[in-house]
Amino acid sequence: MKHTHTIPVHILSGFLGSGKTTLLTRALDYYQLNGRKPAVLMNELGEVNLDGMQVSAEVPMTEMLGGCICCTIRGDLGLELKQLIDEHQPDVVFVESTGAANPMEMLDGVTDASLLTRVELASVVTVVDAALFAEKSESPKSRTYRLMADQIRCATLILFNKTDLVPPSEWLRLEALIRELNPSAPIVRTVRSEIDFTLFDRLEGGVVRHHRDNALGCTCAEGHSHHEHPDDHGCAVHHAEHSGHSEDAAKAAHHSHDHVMAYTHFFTRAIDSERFEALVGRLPDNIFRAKGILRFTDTASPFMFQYAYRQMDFMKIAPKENVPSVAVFIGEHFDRSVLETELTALECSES
Ligand SMILES: Nc1nc2c(ncn2[C@@H]2O[C@H](COP(=O)(O)OP(=O)(O)OP(=O)(O)O)[C@@H](O)[C@H]2O)c(=O)[nH]1
Repeated sequence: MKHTHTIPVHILSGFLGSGKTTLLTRALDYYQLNGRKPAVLMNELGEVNLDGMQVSAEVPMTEMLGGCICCTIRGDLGLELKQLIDEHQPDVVFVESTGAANPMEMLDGVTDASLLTRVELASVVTVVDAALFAEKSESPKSRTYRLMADQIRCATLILFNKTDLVPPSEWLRLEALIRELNPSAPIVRTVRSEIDFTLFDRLEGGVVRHHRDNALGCTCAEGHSHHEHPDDHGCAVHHAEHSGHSEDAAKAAHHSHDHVMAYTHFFTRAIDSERFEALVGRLPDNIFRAKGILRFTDTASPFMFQYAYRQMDFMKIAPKENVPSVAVFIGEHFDRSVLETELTALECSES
């Protein structure tokens, strides 16, 4: 069946654990309550789509797992998006990528899709973890800060999230830093990504116009030139590629996050909750994100586990399907085998 109208696509960007899935689940509720049919394209670094489990089964979803959209599987994004739309005829699509992705590459994927089917990039919403941003802005040359900066630069709407973790006296200073990186996107202060979703309706006028007006010149959505981009801008990657230096572009695309890796551990039996918590409490700083579905020997129901920026959360869940007990750990250059040994040891009855 042919679409008769253009389908808006929202890209949800933001560093690992910043609050993208929290935003997505709220957005899906909003659209469904208003009688519109959303669909989701989700990309995760780990081998299991844990974020996807937070999305209701009636929302059509395409999963791209085990790699990052912006590099290893970027070529597929346009086609996956087209397939999702052809099959389910949604009114709106959300693309949630790994927090390690550079949004410019996703913009490319959506642009590819727009050549194949009637889609329009409506917005790039970047969720900023206020506490992490405060810490990383102290070392602006760090790879994490540079990636966060790229994500902020390419946004058409910025959620300054997790404001509950930063003293209000810091908010204005941090927002001014964000404003330096992105002079035009509205910045909305949020806790748990709670915003007025009528903003999304307004964004559905199209992202291209915004970028044309943006002093930083993220005109990439149209595939035009990027001469105005400073060298350290995320879009410089794009520029190199369009000028035919695809190898250089690929290397450049990796510059900001090739250090990020994931380890997925499947548990073969229930584990002790206190020993697991103690293990997570001892995780080195270079493992900064983890999530999972866990079954404990000392509790009746399974739990969804979240760990972001040293904060641990456990939420009772009642999984519909036979989901595995699994945890994904994401960080920089960490030793998988040490972690694997420690996690496997949890499966032995006594330490
Ligand atoms: N304190 C606090 N926690 C938050 C806030 N927003 C989200 N969280 C928590 O942070 C954790 C990560 O949130 P997610 O929405 O899964 O983050 P994400 O960006 O989707 O994470 P990745 O997909 O791994 O990149 C969860 O435990 C959330 O409950 C907030 O405003 N304040």
